[in-house]
Amino acid sequence: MRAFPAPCRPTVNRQPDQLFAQPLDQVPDFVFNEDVARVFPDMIKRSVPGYPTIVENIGVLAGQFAQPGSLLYDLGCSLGAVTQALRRHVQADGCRVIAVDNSSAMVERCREYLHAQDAMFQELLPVDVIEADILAMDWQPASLVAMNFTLQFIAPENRLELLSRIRNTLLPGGALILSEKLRFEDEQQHALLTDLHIAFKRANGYSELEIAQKRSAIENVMLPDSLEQHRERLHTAGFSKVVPWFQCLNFASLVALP
Ligand SMILES: C[S@@+](CC[C@H](N)C(=O)[O-])C[C@H]1O[C@@H](n2cnc3c(N)ncnc32)[C@H](O)[C@@H]1O
Ligand SMILES: O=C(O)C(=O)C[C@]1(C(=O)O)C=C[C@@H](O)C=C1
Repeated sequence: MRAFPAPCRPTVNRQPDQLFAQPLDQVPDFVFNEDVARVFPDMIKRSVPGYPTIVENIGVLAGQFAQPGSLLYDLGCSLGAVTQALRRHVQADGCRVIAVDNSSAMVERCREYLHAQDAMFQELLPVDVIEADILAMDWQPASLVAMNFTLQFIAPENRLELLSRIRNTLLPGGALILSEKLRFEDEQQHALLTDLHIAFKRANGYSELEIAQKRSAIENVMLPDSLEQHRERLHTAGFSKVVPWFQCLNFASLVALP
């Protein structure tokens, strides 16, 4: 792997996630603030089984759907991991990535990571990193929309309208790639995959305290749906075909075609 030339090293350091390591009197609701942004690469890799595979392959899949001269959206881009994968894999001429997040801490660091990528490689797709609420955006026609673990943080009552807007913004032949933590309608299956996910976190060095405090932090702000709910809602939003392309434990990614 090529090293960063010294002047281009991003000022963001790869810090370990210890946000929930000490006992908290009251666990506050999870927010994507500066503390989370600082440790996010470590946190998401140790929390989401298959995350690096999903991110890289979103780039590969996008390469099949991206159309010359079109826009590609990365919604809830955080630090821009998906945007970077789009820039590694999409070859179509004249594409532009619009990366959107409503956390100023994420957006600021995302810009730094993308500048570092710009400094390492030539002829990367241009990117606009926009600080905005994806529920209140003006949409332009796009050939690819990626939402990697973002819909689960949108209030359930707003999810259908957001997906309908995405459907209407997609060009014929385009696609939505949607990754989410899943809930399971079968109680036993839900309990098993939840336990296995906890084992995954333990194996990645999280203590029982960290696992329990993170669970209370996210339980009111991250509300996963089942695969059946996703399918039904995507069809209601006007998607004609919904194809799961990846699942590891209780985390999955789907391709939805307009
Ligand atoms: C789990 S992270 C996404 C991870 C990222 N896509 C990746 O692959 O690394 C969810 C992101 O969605 C953003 N987000 C949540 N609600 C949002 C909204 N209404 N508008 C824009 N961004 C939102 C959060 O700030 C956070 O950065
Ligand atoms: O489900 C969990 O326990 C998680 O930590 C998952 C999850 C996610 O899916 O986005 C939650 C918050 C952080 O963004 C990183 C990972």
